[in-house]
Amino acid sequence: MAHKFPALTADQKKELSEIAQRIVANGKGILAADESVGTMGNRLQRINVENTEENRRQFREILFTVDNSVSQSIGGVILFHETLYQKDSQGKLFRDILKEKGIVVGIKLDQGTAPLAGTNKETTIQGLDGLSQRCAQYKKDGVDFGKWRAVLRIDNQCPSALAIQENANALARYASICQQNGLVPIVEPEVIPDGDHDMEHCLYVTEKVLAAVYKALNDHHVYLEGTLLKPNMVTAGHACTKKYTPEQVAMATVTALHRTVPAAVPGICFLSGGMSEEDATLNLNAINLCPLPKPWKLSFSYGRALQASALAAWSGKAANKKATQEAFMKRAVANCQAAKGKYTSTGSSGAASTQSLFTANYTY
Ligand SMILES: O=P(O)(O)OC[C@@]1(O)O[C@H](CO)[C@@H](O)[C@@H]1O
Repeated sequence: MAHKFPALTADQKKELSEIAQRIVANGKGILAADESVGTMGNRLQRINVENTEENRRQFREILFTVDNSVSQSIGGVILFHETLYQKDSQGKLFRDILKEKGIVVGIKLDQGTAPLAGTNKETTIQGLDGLSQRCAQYKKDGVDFGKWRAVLRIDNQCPSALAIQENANALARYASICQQNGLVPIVEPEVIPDGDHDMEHCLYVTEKVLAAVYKALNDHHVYLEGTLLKPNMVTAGHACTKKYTPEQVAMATVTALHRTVPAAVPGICFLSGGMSEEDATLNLNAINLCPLPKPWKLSFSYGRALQASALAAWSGKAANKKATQEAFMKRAVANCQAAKGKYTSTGSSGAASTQSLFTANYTY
């Protein structure tokens, strides 16, 4: 099998691998602020704030205008389409504010789930049609990475071979299209935590899913050095009665990754999947201390686990800006320390940071 049709030039590869490495350099991770309008509505409802474009803009302005030192902890921010074109109250585009801080701008590219007929309510992800044109436009508009989230569920007959295969292939096709347009693809095959399965079963499923994803990425000639993986940690299902320590979660998670993710991948940025802010940080710290070979940067791409206490502090009031920024910065710094295996809990975390952020049957 000769390699006659190279997918990318040397310059394209260099650009992609440099972007990926910048995002996860020195313990940095990603703020996933890419909640769709509906998902943001759920978050705002919890704090009794109306889901208007202006309220979404105001909260994000507070996050993005935090002190410049945030760029020591946050290497990239994922935005939703609406946010990419929004401005702060002085009229400055959010994306310019982030770039001036040295933060890489990313965009959510998937367009939600669609049912896979003949399965136990499994799904695939939409958004491949017209994706190349969207990526080209986003690149012109200052975006350097994309995100595509596939959802796999653990249940009776789930995930099926069809769901694993179909979602792996869609992720690989998306990754290939991103790279052709100069965007680093974040590959996110999330095994969601709904269910009463134990951690050992999650380990089995996560390995199967990741193995299929890396086979598909290889089949599609995706340049691994110019990608980032965004997986679930290996945990028990939310309704499982058996509890596991961060060290046990870390051992299972790194075992799954070690068996399936090539060393060419520069960084693995976990999603928080409904864990409390503090659990997400403690687990990440334990993962970085796990005594197994770890050839990749192991960092975070948290949505809920970076924003929950900030949202609670804000509560829709401009007067709470300082407290909101402090709450956000605290989680950003804590997760950066955890990405280096240097986090020690102060025990002074507020109620919001230890509260579970899990929602059953969560739709994004
Ligand atoms: O699990 P978390 O850390 O809250 O969010 C992970 C995530 O992929 O899911 C959300 C919904 O798509 C996104 O905002 C975010 O990027």
